[in-house]
Amino acid sequence: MSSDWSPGEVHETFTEWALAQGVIANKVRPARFPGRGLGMIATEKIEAGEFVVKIPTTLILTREKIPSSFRSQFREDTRVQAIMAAYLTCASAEELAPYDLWRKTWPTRQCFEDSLPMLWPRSLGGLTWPDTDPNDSPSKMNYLPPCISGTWNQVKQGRALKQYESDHQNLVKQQEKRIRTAWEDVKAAIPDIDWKGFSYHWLILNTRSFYWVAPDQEAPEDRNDAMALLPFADYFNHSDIECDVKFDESQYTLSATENYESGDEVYMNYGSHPNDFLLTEYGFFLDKHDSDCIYLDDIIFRDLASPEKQEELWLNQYYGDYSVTSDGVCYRTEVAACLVYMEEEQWRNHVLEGSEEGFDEKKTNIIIQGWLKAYLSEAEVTVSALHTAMKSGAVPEAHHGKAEALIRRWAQIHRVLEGALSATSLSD
Ligand SMILES: C[S@@+](CC[C@H](N)C(=O)[O-])C[C@H]1O[C@@H](n2cnc3c(N)ncnc32)[C@H](O)[C@@H]1O
Repeated sequence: MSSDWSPGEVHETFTEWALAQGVIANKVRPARFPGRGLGMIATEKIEAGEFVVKIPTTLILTREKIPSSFRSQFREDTRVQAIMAAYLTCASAEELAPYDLWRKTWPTRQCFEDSLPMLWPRSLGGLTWPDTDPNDSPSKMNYLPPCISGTWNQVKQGRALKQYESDHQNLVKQQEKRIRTAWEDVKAAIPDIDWKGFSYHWLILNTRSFYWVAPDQEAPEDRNDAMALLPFADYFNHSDIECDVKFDESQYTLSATENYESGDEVYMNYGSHPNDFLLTEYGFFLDKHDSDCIYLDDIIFRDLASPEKQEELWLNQYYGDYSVTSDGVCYRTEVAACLVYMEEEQWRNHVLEGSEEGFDEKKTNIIIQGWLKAYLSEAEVTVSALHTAMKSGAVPEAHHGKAEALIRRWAQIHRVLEGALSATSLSD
């Protein structure tokens, strides 16, 4: 391994310890990758299907490993992530000693402050936390992509009259709700718990945990409660590839789904997520992401504001989640565009029975293009404001890296919209 890739002494010592404890690393070792922190490097050729890491169950950190005297302090509905984060924050040095070498390999809180929008300065769209500097005031502009912030600069946001769940919109508010609820729950049990320590461990769990259900238990209703930390396996970075992870009562097995040459980075898949989600939850986004998408809900509900139209969408299960990729808009978006100009009955017949009465492809495409152009103009205005804020010092030098990341993300959004616009042709 060239010295550039060397993970450093802390990681080498931990790796030795992990292997001595029964972790099996098949042709992979931790290594440093520019821009991605630590990751796993192939030390030999690996074929798709070969296992790369096995972790004995005895080594993984689950809720069940936490002493019941600690767990019993919390209300019954307290989330697993909150209890585990509280334990890692409050347990004694003696209790945490078995995890010491492992914990030293984790990123610092500063890494999270640099990469996760929720911890960014308020001027860049960060939220207000117990330790936020009171002099840090929010900017008039919203620089975060709308799927992350749920707000817009140029677009007058439409109002959804129904409540619906969307996994990939309003991301920072959903994340805020999860961590604030966790914080309230742990404070109810441990009033003097430290925010910085707790939020750090909550984020460690958020960015490094794996799906896990104990052999004698049923899968919980919410899959977020089926979480465990896996030493060594948490070195894998994410890529948009197939995923092959399995567990049983004795071990957790991670296998390669691609062929790798010696020196390649070996990846796992954290789930099929658009880039705005990866940025919000994990603090990075992919340069190349074939299934990246953005959403038009806020723009579409502006044009479908009436209760009657929204009721039609709701009853026919076309309410919200209007996605756009660089290949074009989804079918739900096309259907929503038809409802802008079609009478409700005609629309219903069109959607349910394929009737062409009242349907006009050209009109549909003009409406969709209008929505895409509104988003494009949002991207242009925001990027220009970001450049101005960097030049004027409104975004201080120390945060230019974050602003530049946002400019790169907005450029991707721009490309998605341009692609979708050319896919939505206006033939005569
Ligand atoms: C499970 S950890 C992976 C190990 C981590 N890179 C480290 O240095 O400890 C997940 C974190 O790794 C980083 N990461 C994962 N995949 C990445 C990628 N494709 N590009 C950049 N960073 C990535 C993000 O900071 C993410 O929150």
